[in-house]
Amino acid sequence: MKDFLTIAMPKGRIFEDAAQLLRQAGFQLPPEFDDSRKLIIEVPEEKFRFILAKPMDVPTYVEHGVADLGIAGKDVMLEEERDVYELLDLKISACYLAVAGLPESKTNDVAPKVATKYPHVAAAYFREQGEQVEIIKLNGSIELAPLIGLADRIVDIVSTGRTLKENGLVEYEQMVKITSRLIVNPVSFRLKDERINELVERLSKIK
Ligand SMILES: Nc1ncnc2c1ncn2[C@@H]1O[C@H](COP(=O)(O)OP(=O)(O)OP(=O)(O)O)[C@@H](O)[C@H]1O
Ligand SMILES: O=P(O)(O)OC[C@H]1O[C@H](OP(=O)(O)OP(=O)(O)O)[C@H](O)[C@@H]1O
Repeated sequence: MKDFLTIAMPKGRIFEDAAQLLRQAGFQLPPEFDDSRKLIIEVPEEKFRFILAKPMDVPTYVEHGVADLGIAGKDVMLEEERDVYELLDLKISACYLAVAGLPESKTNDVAPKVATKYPHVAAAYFREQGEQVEIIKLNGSIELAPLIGLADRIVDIVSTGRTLKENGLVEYEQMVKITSRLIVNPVSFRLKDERINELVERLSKIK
């Protein structure tokens, strides 16, 4: 077990892209990998142990060293600011963070309200712009906030733009481009450098 690499995989959107990438790199992952409710999946043939986590929690597992490596969106990395190294831009699950709201924002408030799942990223962004805002943390359905008067603006992920459009919202500013990253625990990187470098090399050769 000691020579296994433990990799924290994000459940949800990124999972499929990440699994495809690992297969393209030549790793043999069993069919169980794609269709299981198990949260720990061992692949002894490749000496991998995968743990399936909520996307926002991946850097936490890696920082604490219970996973050697993880796959996390840049959005999550910026929000969580965990003590991990970013090894590779996997260039999967691309999207971007944007400020959005109703077409005519009517607020004259001193501190407009901004609803978001990313309170730290949003606060840092508006601080840098020299604008005072009140951040309201939500966990989903962010686009609802301006529609029902909870917030004047939102900071959220945009991919196709469909959610904004169907809810009558417009993008004010694009903030940062997002792709998924391969991250590593600093101690694991020192102790398991050979295997980790081999993985990085195989993954970076794909593109
Ligand atoms: N359209 C998109 N909306 C949200 N995240 C996206 C999108 N496209 C790519 N991503 C990436 O996927 C990650 C989120 O995945 P997912 O939506 O499965 O998790 P989640 O937001 O935690 O969802 P939930 O809380 O509903 O489980 C983000 O961190 C981001 O990097
Ligand atoms: O530009 P689009 O392609 O429409 O994608 C963006 C939408 O997808 C995400 O929401 P998600 O589906 O994860 O639902 P949530 O509201 O529960 O976060 C994100 O928060 C946006 O609402």
